[in-house]
Amino acid sequence: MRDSETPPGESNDAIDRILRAAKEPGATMTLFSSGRAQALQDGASTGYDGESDGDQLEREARQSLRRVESLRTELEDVTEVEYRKVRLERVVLVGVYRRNSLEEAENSMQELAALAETAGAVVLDGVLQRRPNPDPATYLGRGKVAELKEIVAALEADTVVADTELAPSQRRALEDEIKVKVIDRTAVILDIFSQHAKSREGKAQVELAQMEYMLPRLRGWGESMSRQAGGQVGGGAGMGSRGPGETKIELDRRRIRTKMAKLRHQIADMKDARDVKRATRERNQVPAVAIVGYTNAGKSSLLNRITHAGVLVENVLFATLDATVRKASTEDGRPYTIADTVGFVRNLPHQLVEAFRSTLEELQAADVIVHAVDASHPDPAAQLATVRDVIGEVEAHDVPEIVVFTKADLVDSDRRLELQGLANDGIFVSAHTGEGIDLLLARIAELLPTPEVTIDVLLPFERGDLVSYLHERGAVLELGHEEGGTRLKARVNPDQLGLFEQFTVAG
Ligand SMILES: Nc1nc2c(ncn2[C@@H]2O[C@H](COP(=O)(O)OP(=O)(O)OP(=O)(O)O)[C@@H](O)[C@H]2O)c(=O)[nH]1
Ligand SMILES: [Mg+2]
Repeated sequence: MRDSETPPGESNDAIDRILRAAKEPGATMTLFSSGRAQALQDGASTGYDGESDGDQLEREARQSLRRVESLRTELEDVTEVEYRKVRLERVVLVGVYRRNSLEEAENSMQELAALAETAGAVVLDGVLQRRPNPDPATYLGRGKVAELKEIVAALEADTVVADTELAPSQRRALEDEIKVKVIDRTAVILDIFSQHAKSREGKAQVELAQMEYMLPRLRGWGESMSRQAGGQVGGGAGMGSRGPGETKIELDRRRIRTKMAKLRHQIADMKDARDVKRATRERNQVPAVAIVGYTNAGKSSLLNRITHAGVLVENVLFATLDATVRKASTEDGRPYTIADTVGFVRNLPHQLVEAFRSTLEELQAADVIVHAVDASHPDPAAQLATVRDVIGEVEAHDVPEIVVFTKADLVDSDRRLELQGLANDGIFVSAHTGEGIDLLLARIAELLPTPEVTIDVLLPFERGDLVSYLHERGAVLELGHEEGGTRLKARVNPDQLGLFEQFTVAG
């Protein structure tokens, strides 16, 4: 039995870890966490028969796994990784692509590499197999699984990350063959989110998403954990060196469901509080701008440039998970709010779309969406499409959108022409050089609702409150001090007129 070969380690009960993470402030669930990989076992016993691949693929495509170039993590990254206090797994990435979609698959792998690094892993290599469809049993074809096993052994990798969401059975079958931990894209994204979530609501949402992801995989986790921990699962007497029994799994399931129900309650309460806040904002008629875009597109940098907000900017994915709202105002003095939002990514795990729906619901209430697209990204069209999908999903497609191509300082004029093809009224901006920022602000001002009525009032000095009201919610055009008080010309919404009627200067 494999159990006897595995060195005993700390208890690896994933369920306990997650449930514990909920209580320990700052603690995060680590899907990556369980120590070094077990010893690799003899390669001869995998039963690989070179002809059993079965699919009608072209010969060369069948013969080799494709390497994705330039995926290796440089050693300098180690300090960054240590600083972030995360795991140092050595990972190999794997993906499957169809005919004519190699480029897309490679971009997706590059992104997976960035995700894995953000989560704290060191990427050793990436391999792609061409197949019409992933193998339902093992994701890669059986023959390729054996090759992957050799690559993993040669590189001394301890984790394989698949660029997909693996079915629980696929993950288990792969682990059985390759003998190292196998995780998928969804798990990596969930892990990053759990590391980066700061607010109570954000944390609760991520935790809920993690549990939802775990629930159907419980048996699989239990089994591989029992193997890795040398049968210490559960830590309880009587469980011995066997895997967790049905009872243990049932118990775990129940504990997770209970915890999930509790989290849903908490989240609902927090959402109520947020709705109240938003309703107040709406009542005050302060228009709202939301910056959305792909992760790492430069949203926070843009917000900082516009409002000096001091939001964390980092060259990692999902640096921002909690919306930051700041005040700004148009040239002609109309105030508005501007919010940074969580970034998007292709194949955002559905558990997270659901979890973050409430956060993204803010978009519906926005008056203008500033859609940031990284001009220097290899595939801006896919970014644009992914983000628009999500905008559609939260039913915010009616909100006027301004496309901005960010990081304009990094691109040449050819590239600009290309990008213009994607959105011909897109604005090129650079948070670094300041290019295009004024243009963007002018466009925002154009799209924001303008208070419609101009008033000319003389407000007695004791009505300082009305003066501030106009500054905050109207657009002050002229202001002067006269004997009887403060003379103001301002634009307001028609329904604010009543407040000022008695002070109107006959004209
Ligand atoms: N050259 C250049 N780099 C930029 C510019 N704007 C942002 N960046 C860089 O792009 C990276 C990501 O910037 P952020 O502002 O954190 O991006 P974000 O969209 O908020 O990212 P997440 O919150 O992780 O989704 C950082 O390394 C920035 O320094 C720019 O105008 N020019
Ligand atoms: Mg950000």
